[in-house]
Amino acid sequence: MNRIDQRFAALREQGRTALIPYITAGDPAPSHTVGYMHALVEAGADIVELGVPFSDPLADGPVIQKACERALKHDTRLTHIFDMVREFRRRDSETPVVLMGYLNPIERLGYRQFSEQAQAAGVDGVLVVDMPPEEADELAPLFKEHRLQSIFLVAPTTSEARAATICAHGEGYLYYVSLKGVTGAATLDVEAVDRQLDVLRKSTDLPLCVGFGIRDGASAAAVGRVADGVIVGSALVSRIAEGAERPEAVADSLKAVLGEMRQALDA
Ligand SMILES: O=P(O)(O)OC[C@@H](O)[C@@H](O)c1c[nH]c2ccccc12
Repeated sequence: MNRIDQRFAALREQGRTALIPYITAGDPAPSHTVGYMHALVEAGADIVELGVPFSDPLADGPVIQKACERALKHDTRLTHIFDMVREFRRRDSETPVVLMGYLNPIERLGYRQFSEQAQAAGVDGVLVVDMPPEEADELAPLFKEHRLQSIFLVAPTTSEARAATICAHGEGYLYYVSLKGVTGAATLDVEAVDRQLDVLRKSTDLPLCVGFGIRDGASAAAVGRVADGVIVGSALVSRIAEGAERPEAVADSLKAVLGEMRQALDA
């Protein structure tokens, strides 16, 4: 079994909700990323989503846009990101790592190269924001061949028929976007999310994880009551932004934010 399925099987057995933090690789500089990943795991992360910085991140709000800018200033590319995952794996062979990003950098590296290097580095899953399953004919078989799970997004605007198609192609977990808009938004309607998840459960047994707008223990716990996992990005990335002058202090700040969510979820 791969690391992602293994992790969800263990969580299900324990009756716990997955906590999935997102950070952008190379933010504020490449040398900090692996330390932040370990800090997130220490604070209770079940899976780490590592963002591949991109110059035109259309689904992202200002917080993650700026994170991409900081990372790209240091020329953080996929080859460096694979080095980071490889370094992370020296101390952590269990926590699943999902690369998350846009198609363009993968295209530039080449689909096969990307798949080979991601597998060799110890990546477990890939979420390509701008590649729905209907357009994954070329990439999906390469991901399969290299044991990379394809994780897909479902949004509130996704029709029931399309959601069923996405569920049929998805692996690992399904990422349900809690709201219409970009990452880092402030409004979260848990009842609406609950209703949508009920619909999705009719077409899939995949764990349903929810992201967008989760910022603290209270919002994590509220979503955690209806979902199999919660995903948090901007609330962490804004801590990295605040600490850009003193990146050494950021790890503790990340631990505090994520630790509060872990406690709230497990309470
Ligand atoms: O930032 P938020 O609101 O906590 O949402 C998680 C999100 O940042 C992360 O999963 C993510 C980062 N970039 C994305 C692009 C599309 C979908 C999701 C993402």
